[in-house]
Amino acid sequence: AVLPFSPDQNILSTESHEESSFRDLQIGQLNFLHTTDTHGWLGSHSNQDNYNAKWGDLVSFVERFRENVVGENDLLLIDTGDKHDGNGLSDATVPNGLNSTQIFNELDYDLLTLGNHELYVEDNTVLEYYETVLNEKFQGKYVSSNVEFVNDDGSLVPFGSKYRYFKTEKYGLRILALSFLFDFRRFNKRAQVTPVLQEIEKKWFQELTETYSMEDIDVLVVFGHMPISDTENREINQLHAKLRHIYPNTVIQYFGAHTHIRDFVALDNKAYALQSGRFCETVGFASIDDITKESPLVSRTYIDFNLNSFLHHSHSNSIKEFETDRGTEVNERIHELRKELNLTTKFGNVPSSFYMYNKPLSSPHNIYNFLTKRVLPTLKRDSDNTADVASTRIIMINTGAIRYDLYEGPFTSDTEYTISPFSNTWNYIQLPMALAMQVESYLNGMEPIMTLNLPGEQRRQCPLIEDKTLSRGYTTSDDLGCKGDDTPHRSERQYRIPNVVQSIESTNNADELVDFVYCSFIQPFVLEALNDLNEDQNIVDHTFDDKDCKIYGGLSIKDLLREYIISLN
Ligand SMILES: Nc1ccn([C@@H]2O[C@H](COP(=O)(O)O)[C@@H](O)[C@H]2O)c(=O)n1
Ligand SMILES: [Zn+2]
Ligand SMILES: [Zn+2]
Repeated sequence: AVLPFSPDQNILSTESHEESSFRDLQIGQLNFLHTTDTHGWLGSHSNQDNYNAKWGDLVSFVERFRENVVGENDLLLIDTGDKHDGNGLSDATVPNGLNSTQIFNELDYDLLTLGNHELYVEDNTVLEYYETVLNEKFQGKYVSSNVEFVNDDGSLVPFGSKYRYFKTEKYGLRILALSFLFDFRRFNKRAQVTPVLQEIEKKWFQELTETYSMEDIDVLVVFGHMPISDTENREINQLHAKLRHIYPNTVIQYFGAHTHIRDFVALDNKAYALQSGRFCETVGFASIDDITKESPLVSRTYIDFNLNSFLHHSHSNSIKEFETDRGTEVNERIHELRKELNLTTKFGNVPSSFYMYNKPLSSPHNIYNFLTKRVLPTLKRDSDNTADVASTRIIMINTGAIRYDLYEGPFTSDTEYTISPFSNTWNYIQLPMALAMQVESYLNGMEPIMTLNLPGEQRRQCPLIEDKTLSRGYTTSDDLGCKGDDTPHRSERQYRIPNVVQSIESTNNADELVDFVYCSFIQPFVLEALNDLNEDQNIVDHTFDDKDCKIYGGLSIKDLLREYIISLN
């Protein structure tokens, strides 16, 4: 056994850092910095000081960290995808990601891959393939073991390398890297995703594991757009069981993504997994020491994405000492791009803050409450589409369509993209009231598929930190305990949100028919709900399919929000 796992004891850190404002990183032989689910947030969070660093600052951080801290040890820089949908820097261009991709690619990743957001829309997939997969600097380093790109002529090619086998620079550690996307089904026609368990049954994988046996590998790195805590589908656990069977005694380090949480999981006593949050709020750090010995040691730290943290962990004494030419140049490009895309154009003022998780759904300061009560009812259907209007209307959205809190203060073009970046349309079906009224509770009884996890999801109970001298922020609990965040914070109060929320407007309660309007992303789930409910209750003699769904028209969520805010001022 590599290390007898017991929370907060096997990390290399002593726990004596509480008095300093930072918990220090524990450098090992092999160190990792991990980003994930950046979703275009390359220009910092203007509303939150905790996350005030820009992508150029991360470029500087990596350079300084390598020079001043890593020294004779090894460092690998890893990203696990989802680079679009969430911020104006990526989403205000056509195609989405046109300029932000080049800025993102300034970081010299050793291993990178794609997320589901690189696969929803054809343009994004094509851009990702040509700009990043085929980018000379990432040759061999862009890995995707279970996704293929569909060429113009219809032929399939791997979306990057199937694997990477290499030796680290300093210790010459032999690394085999694989990368898997979770079982994502909504990919566009320029891509093909094979579920991980099917992929590893293929010949190439059998041959690979014969070529690189346990004796040829010091560390197996499995990084991908896949949650590391997955109680519903257990994909990572199934993958791990297979890999452990092939490599019974190899150190395995996983890097996960997609659920937007800070997380560290001990899969067994020689296999660990790190997941590093979302939206450039976190740089994940992990280290492994004494790798070739019988008992390697592991550590993890979630670094807040801000300048104080970056300076501290890179042992820089001042901004002047910290900033590198390349980092400064990247920040200038971000500044220019923000101007070019008019992201600071102000449309109005948000009167008070509205939160996704920090206020309960019943609170007027909850963003879903605000949207369903105030904003969604302003939706107008296209004017050439007014026949057969029922006098009751339900408008339903998936809570995952909303990506970020709405803060009091200026409402800019960028704010729109941070709240709801998607260009989903509004569709509708006319339904009997008895059926329409049941869809919400049906969908909310399903697993959390159309929502986003709480960013600070508490899997293991850690004490709530209520010290008022600390700033609000992440107080993460993971398999190594409660001290993974680099900065001790005061806990945020968090409330669960359902899969979907809806507004109901009625002009005539006796009406038997309802215009059931919903955003197009949830159409398959709505159809499933209707057919399942109807099968049980036989309300109508009909099986619902896409042909029943009509275009309702009207402004997107982000445009409705903008119009609403303008109307307040
Ligand atoms: N057109 C879309 C695409 C996605 N969503 C929401 O995003 C969720 C996935 O986001 P991740 O960052 O976790 O990959 C998805 O479950 C939807 O809730 C959307 O609303 N519209
Ligand atoms: Zn994501
Ligand atoms: Zn994702």
